[in-house]
Amino acid sequence: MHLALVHIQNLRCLQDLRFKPGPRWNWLLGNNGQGKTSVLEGIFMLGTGNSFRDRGEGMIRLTATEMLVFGEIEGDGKHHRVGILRDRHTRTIKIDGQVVDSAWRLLEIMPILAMTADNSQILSDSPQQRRRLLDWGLFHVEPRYGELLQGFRRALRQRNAWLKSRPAGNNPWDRPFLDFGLGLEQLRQDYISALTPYFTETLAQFGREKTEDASLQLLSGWSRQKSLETALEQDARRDLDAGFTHSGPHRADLTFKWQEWPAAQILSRGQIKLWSYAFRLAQLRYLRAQRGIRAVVLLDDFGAELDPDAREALLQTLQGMELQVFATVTHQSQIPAGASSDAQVFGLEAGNIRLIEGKAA
Ligand SMILES: Nc1ncnc2c1ncn2[C@@H]1O[C@H](COP(=O)(O)OP(=O)(O)OP(=O)(O)O)[C@@H](O)[C@H]1O
Repeated sequence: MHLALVHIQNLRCLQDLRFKPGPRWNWLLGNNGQGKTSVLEGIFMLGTGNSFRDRGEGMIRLTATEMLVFGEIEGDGKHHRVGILRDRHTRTIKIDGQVVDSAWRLLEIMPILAMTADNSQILSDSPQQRRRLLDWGLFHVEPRYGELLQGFRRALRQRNAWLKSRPAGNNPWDRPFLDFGLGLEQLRQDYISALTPYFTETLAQFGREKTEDASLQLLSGWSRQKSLETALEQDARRDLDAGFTHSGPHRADLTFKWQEWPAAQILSRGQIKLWSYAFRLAQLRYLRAQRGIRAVVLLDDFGAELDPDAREALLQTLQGMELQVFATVTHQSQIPAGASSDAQVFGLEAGNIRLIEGKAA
Protein backbone atom coordinates (compact mmCIF):
# COMPACT_ATOMS: atom_id res chain seq x y z
CA MET A 1 0.00 0.00 0.00
CA HIS A 2 1.35 3.43 -0.85
CA LEU A 3 0.41 7.03 -1.46
CA ALA A 4 0.15 7.61 -5.18
CA LEU A 5 -0.88 11.29 -5.11
CA VAL A 6 -0.55 14.07 -2.56
CA HIS A 7 -2.25 17.45 -2.87
CA ILE A 8 -1.82 20.03 -0.11
CA GLN A 9 -3.34 23.50 0.02
CA ASN A 10 -2.67 26.23 2.59
CA LEU A 11 -0.70 24.16 5.07
CA ARG A 12 1.94 26.50 6.60
CA CYS A 13 4.12 27.72 3.70
CA LEU A 14 2.57 25.27 1.21
CA GLN A 15 0.03 27.22 -0.80
CA ASP A 16 -0.79 24.69 -3.46
CA LEU A 17 1.50 21.69 -3.73
CA ARG A 18 0.76 18.54 -5.71
CA PHE A 19 3.02 15.61 -6.43
CA LYS A 20 3.04 11.93 -7.31
CA PRO A 21 5.38 10.06 -4.97
CA GLY A 22 7.02 6.81 -5.96
CA PRO A 23 6.06 3.57 -4.17
CA ARG A 24 9.43 3.29 -2.38
CA TRP A 25 11.89 6.05 -1.39
CA ASN A 26 10.96 9.69 -1.76
CA TRP A 27 13.65 12.15 -0.72
CA LEU A 28 12.53 15.70 0.02
CA LEU A 29 15.54 17.94 -0.41
CA GLY A 30 15.70 21.63 0.47
CA ASN A 31 17.16 24.32 2.65
CA ASN A 32 15.78 25.18 6.07
CA GLY A 33 12.26 26.58 6.14
CA GLN A 34 11.35 25.58 2.56
CA GLY A 35 8.47 23.31 3.55
CA LYS A 36 9.92 19.77 3.78
CA THR A 37 8.55 18.99 7.24
CA SER A 38 5.23 20.58 6.26
CA VAL A 39 4.91 18.04 3.43
CA LEU A 40 5.48 15.23 5.98
CA GLU A 41 2.93 16.89 8.26
CA GLY A 42 0.34 16.88 5.45
CA ILE A 43 1.01 13.20 4.70
CA PHE A 44 0.78 12.35 8.40
CA MET A 45 -2.64 14.05 8.48
CA LEU A 46 -3.82 11.76 5.71
CA GLY A 47 -3.03 8.76 7.90
CA THR A 48 -4.19 10.10 11.26
CA GLY A 49 -6.25 13.28 10.86
CA ASN A 50 -3.75 15.14 13.05
CA SER A 51 -0.45 16.96 12.93
CA PHE A 52 2.67 15.48 14.54
CA ARG A 53 4.04 18.93 15.44
CA ASP A 54 1.46 20.39 17.77
CA ARG A 55 -2.29 20.34 18.14
CA GLY A 56 -2.36 21.83 14.69
CA GLU A 57 -3.40 25.39 15.61
CA GLY A 58 -0.58 26.95 13.56
CA MET A 59 -0.97 24.73 10.52
CA ILE A 60 -3.31 26.84 8.45
CA ARG A 61 -1.43 29.27 6.22
CA LEU A 62 -1.51 32.69 7.86
CA THR A 63 -3.29 34.39 4.95
CA ALA A 64 -5.86 31.58 4.50
CA THR A 65 -8.96 30.56 6.45
CA GLU A 66 -8.82 26.83 5.75
CA MET A 67 -6.45 24.13 4.62
CA LEU A 68 -6.91 20.96 2.62
CA VAL A 69 -4.93 17.75 2.31
CA PHE A 70 -5.91 15.19 -0.28
CA GLY A 71 -4.33 11.85 -1.07
CA GLU A 72 -4.85 8.78 -3.23
CA ILE A 73 -3.84 5.52 -1.63
CA GLU A 74 -3.19 2.43 -3.74
CA GLY A 75 -2.04 -1.14 -3.36
CA ASP A 76 -3.13 -4.60 -2.21
CA GLY A 77 -5.98 -4.35 -4.73
CA LYS A 78 -7.38 -1.25 -3.01
CA HIS A 79 -7.81 2.34 -4.04
CA HIS A 80 -8.92 5.05 -1.61
CA ARG A 81 -9.32 8.79 -1.84
CA VAL A 82 -8.83 10.60 1.44
CA GLY A 83 -9.42 14.31 2.06
CA ILE A 84 -9.13 16.44 5.18
CA LEU A 85 -10.45 19.96 5.30
CA ARG A 86 -9.63 22.04 8.31
CA ASP A 87 -10.58 25.56 9.32
CA ARG A 88 -9.74 27.22 12.62
CA HIS A 89 -12.58 25.44 14.44
CA THR A 90 -13.60 22.31 12.60
CA ARG A 91 -12.15 19.36 10.74
CA THR A 92 -13.95 17.37 8.08
CA ILE A 93 -12.64 13.98 6.96
CA LYS A 94 -13.80 12.35 3.74
CA ILE A 95 -12.98 8.85 2.61
CA ASP A 96 -13.97 7.94 -0.95
CA GLY A 97 -16.29 10.93 -1.10
CA GLN A 98 -18.13 10.14 2.17
CA VAL A 99 -17.80 12.25 5.31
CA VAL A 100 -16.69 10.07 8.25
CA ASP A 101 -17.17 11.03 11.89
CA SER A 102 -13.95 9.64 13.35
CA ALA A 103 -10.26 9.82 12.51
CA TRP A 104 -10.02 6.14 13.56
CA ARG A 105 -11.26 5.28 10.07
CA LEU A 106 -8.11 6.84 8.61
CA LEU A 107 -5.91 4.66 10.80
CA GLU A 108 -7.54 1.58 9.31
CA ILE A 109 -6.74 2.65 5.75
CA MET A 110 -3.08 3.63 5.93
CA PRO A 111 -0.81 2.79 8.88
CA ILE A 112 1.71 5.59 9.03
CA LEU A 113 4.75 5.94 11.22
CA ALA A 114 6.63 9.21 11.71
CA MET A 115 10.14 9.59 13.10
CA THR A 116 10.63 13.29 13.69
CA ALA A 117 12.99 15.39 15.79
CA ASP A 118 10.26 15.55 18.43
CA ASN A 119 9.64 11.84 18.80
CA SER A 120 12.99 10.25 18.06
CA GLN A 121 14.13 9.99 21.67
CA ILE A 122 11.58 7.38 22.69
CA LEU A 123 13.64 6.04 25.57
CA SER A 124 13.92 9.41 27.32
CA ASP A 125 10.51 10.82 26.29
CA SER A 126 7.48 10.88 28.56
CA PRO A 127 5.65 7.64 29.43
CA GLN A 128 2.69 9.08 27.51
CA GLN A 129 4.76 9.10 24.29
CA ARG A 130 5.78 5.50 24.86
CA ARG A 131 2.17 4.47 25.52
CA ARG A 132 1.23 6.08 22.20
CA LEU A 133 3.77 3.86 20.45
CA LEU A 134 2.38 0.79 22.14
CA ASP A 135 -1.15 1.78 21.17
CA TRP A 136 -0.05 2.44 17.59
CA GLY A 137 1.54 -0.99 17.27
CA LEU A 138 -1.29 -2.86 18.91
CA PHE A 139 -4.02 -1.02 17.06
CA HIS A 140 -2.64 -2.23 13.73
CA VAL A 141 -1.71 -5.75 14.80
CA GLU A 142 -4.61 -6.69 17.05
CA PRO A 143 -8.09 -6.12 15.60
CA ARG A 144 -9.75 -5.96 19.06
CA TYR A 145 -7.39 -3.36 20.47
CA GLY A 146 -9.01 -0.17 19.12
CA GLU A 147 -12.37 -1.08 20.63
CA LEU A 148 -10.80 -2.09 23.96
CA LEU A 149 -8.82 1.13 24.15
CA GLN A 150 -11.86 3.28 23.41
CA GLY A 151 -13.87 1.34 26.01
CA PHE A 152 -11.14 1.74 28.60
CA ARG A 153 -10.79 5.49 27.98
CA ARG A 154 -14.55 5.91 28.35
CA ALA A 155 -14.59 3.90 31.61
CA LEU A 156 -11.64 5.93 32.97
CA ARG A 157 -13.32 9.25 32.09
CA GLN A 158 -16.55 8.16 33.75
CA ARG A 159 -14.80 6.73 36.81
CA ASN A 160 -12.93 10.02 37.27
CA ALA A 161 -16.11 12.09 36.79
CA TRP A 162 -17.79 9.94 39.47
CA LEU A 163 -14.80 10.46 41.84
CA LYS A 164 -15.00 14.22 41.34
CA SER A 165 -18.72 14.24 42.17
CA ARG A 166 -17.80 12.74 45.60
CA PRO A 167 -20.86 10.47 46.01
CA ALA A 168 -21.30 7.69 48.55
CA GLY A 169 -21.13 3.94 47.79
CA ASN A 170 -19.16 1.92 45.29
CA ASN A 171 -17.97 3.39 42.03
CA PRO A 172 -20.23 1.90 39.31
CA TRP A 173 -17.41 2.33 36.78
CA ASP A 174 -14.99 0.00 38.60
CA ARG A 175 -16.24 -3.06 36.73
CA PRO A 176 -15.89 -1.72 33.15
CA PHE A 177 -12.60 -0.09 34.17
CA LEU A 178 -11.28 -3.47 35.35
CA ASP A 179 -12.65 -5.45 32.41
CA PHE A 180 -11.32 -3.16 29.70
CA GLY A 181 -8.13 -2.45 31.69
CA LEU A 182 -7.17 -6.09 32.18
CA GLY A 183 -7.93 -6.80 28.52
CA LEU A 184 -5.56 -4.00 27.49
CA GLU A 185 -2.88 -5.13 29.91
CA GLN A 186 -2.91 -8.69 28.58
CA LEU A 187 -2.64 -7.61 24.94
CA ARG A 188 0.15 -5.16 25.79
CA GLN A 189 2.17 -7.79 27.66
CA ASP A 190 1.74 -10.28 24.79
CA TYR A 191 2.73 -7.60 22.28
CA ILE A 192 5.94 -6.68 24.10
CA SER A 193 6.92 -10.36 24.49
CA ALA A 194 6.37 -10.94 20.77
CA LEU A 195 8.11 -7.70 19.78
CA THR A 196 11.26 -8.15 21.87
CA PRO A 197 13.08 -10.55 19.49
CA TYR A 198 12.32 -8.23 16.54
CA PHE A 199 13.76 -5.31 18.54
CA THR A 200 16.95 -7.07 19.64
CA GLU A 201 17.51 -8.48 16.14
CA THR A 202 17.16 -5.02 14.61
CA LEU A 203 19.67 -3.60 17.10
CA ALA A 204 22.04 -6.43 16.27
CA GLN A 205 21.60 -5.65 12.55
CA PHE A 206 22.68 -2.12 13.34
CA GLY A 207 25.86 -3.82 14.57
CA ARG A 208 25.69 -2.26 18.01
CA GLU A 209 24.34 -4.40 20.83
CA LYS A 210 24.54 -8.10 21.44
CA THR A 211 21.02 -9.46 21.27
CA GLU A 212 21.14 -10.64 24.88
CA ASP A 213 22.15 -7.19 26.22
CA ALA A 214 18.98 -5.37 25.20
CA SER A 215 15.47 -6.04 26.47
CA LEU A 216 12.03 -4.48 26.83
CA GLN A 217 9.79 -4.53 29.86
CA LEU A 218 6.20 -3.36 30.17
CA LEU A 219 5.25 -1.74 33.46
CA SER A 220 1.53 -2.27 33.92
CA GLY A 221 0.63 0.99 35.67
CA TRP A 222 0.21 -0.58 39.09
CA SER A 223 2.38 -2.75 41.31
CA ARG A 224 2.79 -6.29 39.95
CA GLN A 225 2.73 -7.52 43.57
CA LYS A 226 -1.05 -7.08 43.57
CA SER A 227 -4.04 -7.36 41.26
CA LEU A 228 -5.56 -4.26 39.64
CA GLU A 229 -8.69 -4.85 41.70
CA THR A 230 -6.65 -4.76 44.95
CA ALA A 231 -4.81 -1.65 43.74
CA LEU A 232 -8.17 0.12 43.18
CA GLU A 233 -9.39 -0.92 46.66
CA GLN A 234 -6.20 0.29 48.31
CA ASP A 235 -6.28 3.56 46.36
CA ALA A 236 -9.95 4.27 47.15
CA ARG A 237 -9.26 7.07 49.66
CA ARG A 238 -6.60 8.91 47.66
CA ASP A 239 -8.55 8.49 44.38
CA LEU A 240 -11.53 10.19 46.03
CA ASP A 241 -9.35 12.96 47.50
CA ALA A 242 -7.59 13.63 44.21
CA GLY A 243 -10.64 13.14 41.97
CA PHE A 244 -8.80 10.85 39.59
CA THR A 245 -7.63 7.23 39.26
CA HIS A 246 -4.05 6.61 40.33
CA SER A 247 -3.50 3.01 39.21
CA GLY A 248 -4.26 1.34 35.90
CA PRO A 249 -3.15 0.81 32.31
CA HIS A 250 -3.41 4.58 31.68
CA ARG A 251 -0.20 4.75 33.76
CA ALA A 252 1.59 1.95 31.89
CA ASP A 253 5.12 2.48 30.69
CA LEU A 254 7.73 0.71 28.65
CA THR A 255 11.29 0.33 29.93
CA PHE A 256 14.24 -0.25 27.66
CA LYS A 257 17.05 -2.08 29.41
CA TRP A 258 20.70 -2.52 28.64
CA GLN A 259 21.79 -5.58 30.63
CA GLU A 260 20.03 -4.91 33.95
CA TRP A 261 20.12 -1.08 33.72
CA PRO A 262 17.59 1.42 32.33
CA ALA A 263 19.08 2.18 28.92
CA ALA A 264 17.92 5.83 28.97
CA GLN A 265 20.30 6.56 31.84
CA ILE A 266 23.31 4.99 30.16
CA LEU A 267 23.12 5.58 26.41
CA SER A 268 24.26 8.67 24.52
CA ARG A 269 21.77 10.85 22.59
CA GLY A 270 22.82 9.26 19.31
CA GLN A 271 22.48 5.76 20.76
CA ILE A 272 19.05 6.61 22.16
CA LYS A 273 18.04 7.72 18.69
CA LEU A 274 19.35 4.46 17.23
CA TRP A 275 17.44 2.40 19.80
CA SER A 276 14.34 4.48 19.04
CA TYR A 277 14.68 3.72 15.32
CA ALA A 278 15.23 0.05 16.16
CA PHE A 279 12.03 -0.04 18.20
CA ARG A 280 9.95 1.56 15.45
CA LEU A 281 11.48 -0.73 12.81
CA ALA A 282 10.71 -3.72 15.03
CA GLN A 283 7.08 -2.56 15.17
CA LEU A 284 7.02 -2.31 11.36
CA ARG A 285 8.57 -5.75 10.90
CA TYR A 286 6.18 -7.32 13.38
CA LEU A 287 3.21 -5.65 11.66
CA ARG A 288 4.39 -7.04 8.34
CA ALA A 289 4.93 -10.53 9.80
CA GLN A 290 1.55 -10.65 11.54
CA ARG A 291 -0.76 -8.91 9.11
CA GLY A 292 1.21 -8.57 5.88
CA ILE A 293 0.81 -4.78 6.15
CA ARG A 294 3.47 -2.33 4.98
CA ALA A 295 3.20 1.03 6.73
CA VAL A 296 4.20 4.35 5.19
CA VAL A 297 7.25 5.79 6.96
CA LEU A 298 8.13 9.47 7.43
CA LEU A 299 11.68 10.37 8.44
CA ASP A 300 12.26 14.01 9.25
CA ASP A 301 15.91 15.04 8.98
CA PHE A 302 17.02 11.58 7.91
CA GLY A 303 19.70 10.06 10.11
CA ALA A 304 20.62 13.32 11.90
CA GLU A 305 22.91 12.63 14.88
CA LEU A 306 23.71 9.12 13.62
CA ASP A 307 27.23 8.19 12.55
CA PRO A 308 27.67 7.14 8.89
CA ASP A 309 27.71 3.40 9.73
CA ALA A 310 24.49 3.64 11.72
CA ARG A 311 22.84 5.71 8.96
CA GLU A 312 23.86 3.12 6.37
CA ALA A 313 22.53 0.28 8.55
CA LEU A 314 19.23 2.12 9.02
CA LEU A 315 18.96 2.67 5.29
CA GLN A 316 19.76 -0.97 4.49
CA THR A 317 17.21 -2.25 6.99
CA LEU A 318 14.50 0.03 5.66
CA GLN A 319 15.32 -0.81 2.05
CA GLY A 320 15.02 -4.51 2.81
CA MET A 321 11.49 -3.90 4.07
CA GLU A 322 10.24 -2.48 0.73
CA LEU A 323 8.16 0.29 2.28
CA GLN A 324 7.13 3.66 0.98
CA VAL A 325 9.37 6.17 2.73
CA PHE A 326 9.41 9.97 2.75
CA ALA A 327 12.69 11.33 4.10
CA THR A 328 13.77 14.96 4.40
CA VAL A 329 17.37 16.13 3.94
CA THR A 330 18.95 19.56 3.61
CA HIS A 331 21.79 18.56 1.30
CA GLN A 332 22.21 16.16 -1.63
CA SER A 333 25.22 14.56 0.12
CA GLN A 334 22.91 13.25 2.86
CA ILE A 335 21.16 11.03 0.31
CA PRO A 336 23.21 7.86 0.56
CA ALA A 337 25.01 6.71 -2.58
CA GLY A 338 23.24 3.73 -4.12
CA ALA A 339 19.95 4.79 -2.57
CA SER A 340 18.53 6.00 -5.85
CA SER A 341 17.71 2.88 -7.88
CA ASP A 342 14.11 2.83 -6.64
CA ALA A 343 14.05 6.40 -5.35
CA GLN A 344 12.77 9.78 -6.36
CA VAL A 345 14.31 13.02 -5.23
CA PHE A 346 12.05 16.07 -4.96
CA GLY A 347 13.37 19.59 -4.42
CA LEU A 348 11.48 21.91 -2.07
CA GLU A 349 11.85 25.65 -2.49
CA ALA A 350 9.61 28.30 -0.97
CA GLY A 351 6.78 25.80 -0.63
CA ASN A 352 7.03 24.54 -4.23
CA ILE A 353 8.02 21.01 -5.19
CA ARG A 354 9.69 19.62 -8.31
CA LEU A 355 11.04 16.23 -9.30
CA ILE A 356 14.84 16.38 -9.52
CA GLU A 357 15.78 12.72 -9.96
CA GLY A 358 13.97 9.47 -10.63
CA LYS A 359 11.11 8.46 -12.87
CA ALA A 360 7.90 10.48 -12.74
CA ALA A 361 5.28 8.21 -11.15
N1 LIG B 1 0.78 29.23 9.44
C1 LIG B 1 1.80 29.51 8.63
N2 LIG B 1 1.58 30.27 7.52
C2 LIG B 1 2.58 30.56 6.66
N3 LIG B 1 3.83 30.10 6.81
C3 LIG B 1 4.10 29.34 7.89
C4 LIG B 1 3.10 29.01 8.85
N4 LIG B 1 3.65 28.21 9.80
C5 LIG B 1 4.95 28.07 9.45
N5 LIG B 1 5.22 28.74 8.31
C6 LIG B 1 6.48 28.82 7.56
O1 LIG B 1 6.54 27.60 6.83
C7 LIG B 1 7.85 27.13 6.81
C8 LIG B 1 7.78 25.76 7.46
O2 LIG B 1 8.76 25.11 6.97
P1 LIG B 1 9.11 23.61 7.39
O3 LIG B 1 9.21 23.47 8.84
O4 LIG B 1 8.21 22.72 6.63
O5 LIG B 1 10.55 23.70 6.75
P2 LIG B 1 11.67 22.65 6.52
O6 LIG B 1 11.98 22.71 5.06
O7 LIG B 1 11.28 21.34 7.10
O8 LIG B 1 12.82 23.32 7.36
P3 LIG B 1 13.97 22.73 8.32
O9 LIG B 1 14.98 22.13 7.41
O10 LIG B 1 14.46 23.97 8.96
O11 LIG B 1 13.30 21.77 9.25
C9 LIG B 1 8.71 28.07 7.62
O12 LIG B 1 9.39 28.95 6.74
C10 LIG B 1 7.70 28.84 8.46
O13 LIG B 1 8.07 30.16 8.71
